[in-house]
Amino acid sequence: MIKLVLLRHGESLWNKENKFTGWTDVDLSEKGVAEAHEAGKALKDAGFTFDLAHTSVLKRAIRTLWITLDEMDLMWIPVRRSWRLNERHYGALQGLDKAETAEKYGDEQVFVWRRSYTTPPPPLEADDPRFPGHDRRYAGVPDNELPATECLADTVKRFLPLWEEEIVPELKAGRRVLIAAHGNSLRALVKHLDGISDDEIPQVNIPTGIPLIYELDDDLKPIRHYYLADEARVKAAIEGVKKQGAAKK
Ligand SMILES: O=C(O)[C@@H](CO)OP(=O)(O)O
Repeated sequence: MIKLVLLRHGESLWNKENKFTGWTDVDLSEKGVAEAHEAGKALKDAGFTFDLAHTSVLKRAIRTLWITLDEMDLMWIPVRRSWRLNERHYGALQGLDKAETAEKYGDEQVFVWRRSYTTPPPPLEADDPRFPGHDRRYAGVPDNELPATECLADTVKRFLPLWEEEIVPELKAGRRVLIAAHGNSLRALVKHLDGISDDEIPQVNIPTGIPLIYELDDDLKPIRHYYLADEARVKAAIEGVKKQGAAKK
């Protein structure tokens, strides 16, 4: 049986402040650092080990991976960073408060922007300094692939080449893989793995800092998946993510 471990980064400073983040490169909060330590310890205690890891080019995921690998005494394993695992680009919403945005545009509209599969948030203007084309780390990305906003379908599309060309062959060769990424880039992966429909994916939320274990057959079809934490904690954390997009009553 093949095991694949997915880990959303620990709480970031903008998760804490309830701001749309996307490709903004914010660091972990103190709680996020603690969550990453806890994730590493839980994986170690449960007997997991890894041959290699994948992450994004954003420091909240990279630092989560560092801390997790440090806890597991695995800082030496190969790590591949790719923009294809970045958070979904949140367009012009990046930096706005989620609850205030819901007060202004309504909970329903914010739900569409956060979770609809095919409707992207409003795009960044081409001359916006936050456009990824102005950032050296994206110099190798073809211009027509640099997003000014993304819906989840766009994130799936840009994630899949990394999955098909690198991660699938690694898993099939028996390598034990850890992927440290983001709420929505992991939703893209989970949608693909579990064959979740476009209508159902809006209901899926992934909490910060809790390892999500997938057991796969030889064709990489999921046998089962579970979070490495007690059920009550997972449930509360998922509810917390859902509520972030609601206006304060
Ligand atoms: O702001 C973001 O980039 C993401 C993840 O933190 O938020 P949401 O869960 O609202 O899609």
